[in-house]
Amino acid sequence: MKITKLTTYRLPPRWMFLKVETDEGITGWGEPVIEGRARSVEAAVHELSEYVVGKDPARINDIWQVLYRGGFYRGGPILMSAIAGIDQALWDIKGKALGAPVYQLLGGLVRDRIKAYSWVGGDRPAEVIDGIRMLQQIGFDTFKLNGCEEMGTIDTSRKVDAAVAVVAEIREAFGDSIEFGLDFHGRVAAPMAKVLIHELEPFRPLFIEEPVLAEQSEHYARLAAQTHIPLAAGERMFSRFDFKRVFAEGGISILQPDLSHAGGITECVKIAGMAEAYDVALAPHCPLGPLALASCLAVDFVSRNAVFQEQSMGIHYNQGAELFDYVLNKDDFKIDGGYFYPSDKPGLGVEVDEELVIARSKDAPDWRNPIWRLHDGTVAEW
Ligand SMILES: O=C(O)[C@H](O)[C@@H](O)[C@@H](O)[C@H](O)CO
Ligand SMILES: [Mg+2]
Repeated sequence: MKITKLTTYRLPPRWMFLKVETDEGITGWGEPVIEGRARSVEAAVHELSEYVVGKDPARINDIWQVLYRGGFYRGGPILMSAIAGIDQALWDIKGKALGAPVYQLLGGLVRDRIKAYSWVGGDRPAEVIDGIRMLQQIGFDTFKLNGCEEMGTIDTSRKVDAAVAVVAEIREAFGDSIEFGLDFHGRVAAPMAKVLIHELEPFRPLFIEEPVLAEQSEHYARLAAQTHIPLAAGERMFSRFDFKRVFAEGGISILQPDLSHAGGITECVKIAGMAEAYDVALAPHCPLGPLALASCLAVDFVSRNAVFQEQSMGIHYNQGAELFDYVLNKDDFKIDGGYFYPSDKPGLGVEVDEELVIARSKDAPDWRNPIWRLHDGTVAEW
């Protein structure tokens, strides 16, 4: 079999799908994207396609190594997201060619189901209580919300108290009948992370995510030393070589590689194994679409240290399209009692509504995250 063509479709709300065709009529799909930089990743996919068209799609490992090492420069969000989407599509092709789901090709199920969690509250946590109540109706008991609004390097007690008040209200309303992670979203600098984490400790959030920016990873161990709350990070690290420093320095209890940013299934399975060796949990990051989610689930179902799975249903970013809008076999992704169950469909198990993808790709927005500024006009981390 030979790869014949790569076609990209930028789509609402802020996603990109990649279709990889072969000379035997088997097609694979992937989801290469960096939110807000879709056109950059699209250009990278087409630049890398020179190394992919004409090749045997079965040789996923060799194609991955060529794409990673072949251009001298490597790593980073754009190239690793382009590689991720190509990799996902190659695993999809392999599964379809062999008539097996990707998790079977990776050694089979290590678990019967994986817990899902859902976002509540939007960019600035609001209506969190109502959001949780609504999602509880459909079986969710695990959630994530932004832990604070914009935060200065040194900020006020009022800002800290406002962040803590949201969390106190959740615990007041739900006790320990639910769990929730707090995503600091990289908004908090190390000095304020110490203060915020200390004030949040009594409310026992399930985890605190991106307590500081990935480029400040040396603070993870220091922050972990002051708290019992598990720290989580990984969405802005893009390969084993980024993560190995985090393992060496310590401090992260939950690793969150993004299957559409960190080199795809081939790379993230290896990252998952590294995490297990350090007794670190795996919780793949996934605020994206169905192919990204299916890739996460493939890794979850073969990784014993996977603990819960992010998914974007109802997330505040999904304006203009929802998680399964482009999926024909929606029922294969049902969330039952707050869990995902493995599908026995071959490959990634996503039957893409290609007609809708082609139609909606014509009005794909160039999504951008907002630029926030602090009270003194300096750029804030969003
Ligand atoms: O945890 C999450 O889902 C992420 O922090 C998410 O909010 C960001 O990755 C966002 O997609 C960037 O545009
Ligand atoms: Mg996050």
